[in-house]
Amino acid sequence: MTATTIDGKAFAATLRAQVTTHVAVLKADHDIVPGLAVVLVGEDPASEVYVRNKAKQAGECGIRSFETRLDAATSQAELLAVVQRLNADPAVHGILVQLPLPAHIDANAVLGAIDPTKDVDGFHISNVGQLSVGQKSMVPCTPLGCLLLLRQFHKGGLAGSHAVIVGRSNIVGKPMAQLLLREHCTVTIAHSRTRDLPSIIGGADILVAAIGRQEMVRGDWIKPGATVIDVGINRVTRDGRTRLVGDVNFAEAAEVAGAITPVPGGVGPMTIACLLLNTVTACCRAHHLPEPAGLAELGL
Ligand SMILES: Nc1nc(=O)c2c([nH]1)NC[C@@H]1CN(c3ccc(C(=O)N[C@@H](CCC(=O)O)C(=O)O)cc3)C=[N+]21
Repeated sequence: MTATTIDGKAFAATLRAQVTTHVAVLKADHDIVPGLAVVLVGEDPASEVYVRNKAKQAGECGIRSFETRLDAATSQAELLAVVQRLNADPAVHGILVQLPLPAHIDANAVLGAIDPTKDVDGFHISNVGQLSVGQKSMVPCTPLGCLLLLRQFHKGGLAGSHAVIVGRSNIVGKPMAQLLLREHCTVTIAHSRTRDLPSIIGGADILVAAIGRQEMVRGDWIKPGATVIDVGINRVTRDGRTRLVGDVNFAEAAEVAGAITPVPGGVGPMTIACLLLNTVTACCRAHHLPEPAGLAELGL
């Protein structure tokens, strides 16, 4: 058996095209331009790449982007002041503070200071709570992207499927579990202390791997025909060249799975497309205008 490769890059481009259309209507009918503010503290080379990609793709969709770069020694009070300025700025509809933050800053205090209606990462405690009880909220971009891929590419429907999520982070694992529960999956969350991970994974119709360890999931752990979503982005050096690999051994898994996302070109581009979708959604909600398809379709 050879799996279908899920083309996240192409699906993300389709999503961005829908966002672009919605942005054009906002401009033409209401003279409104959605704005996304990204705040970067310190100089992490990987973060630089993401921030640049976000700004570029925002621009291509007609979203205005605002960048605030602060040096690594910035105090928590200074960062909070920046967040408060962006909260008050009517041209800013979405605020993203790039994580991780330097160790001297309390990330929860910063995320908690973001206006929840502008919290396009969905990390504010009020959005986390709303998602957990099934109320309209901002949904974290990576799990949202994974769900949109699953709704499109998982054969046979999500309801009743056994989804195994490996990883329990607030950014991916936990919100992913909430979203899949809403889709009527049977959800198992596994993690680094899980006993006999291969046998748990072996029961999965849907596997979401968000572990952060390169190629840890082996092909013979996977149930034949399963849909595999690989959230991992690990930079490795092989034969003197650096490249990206996921948390799943792709070559092995592709022999067993029904469908699988590649790295790169799978979940990553969907994360950015969902960030843009969330920004336009936040803008529409702020102006009491119809939202783009996306969260609404999920009842969120
Ligand atoms: N507040 C916050 N929100 C985030 O969403 C957030 C963050 N902080 N900190 C860093 C991580 C990482 N992240 C990625 C997004 C897209 C790709 C992506 O598009 N990856 C491409 C490859 C890019 C490359 O070649 O390096 C792909 O997988 O095809 C990767 C990583 C968002 N993050």
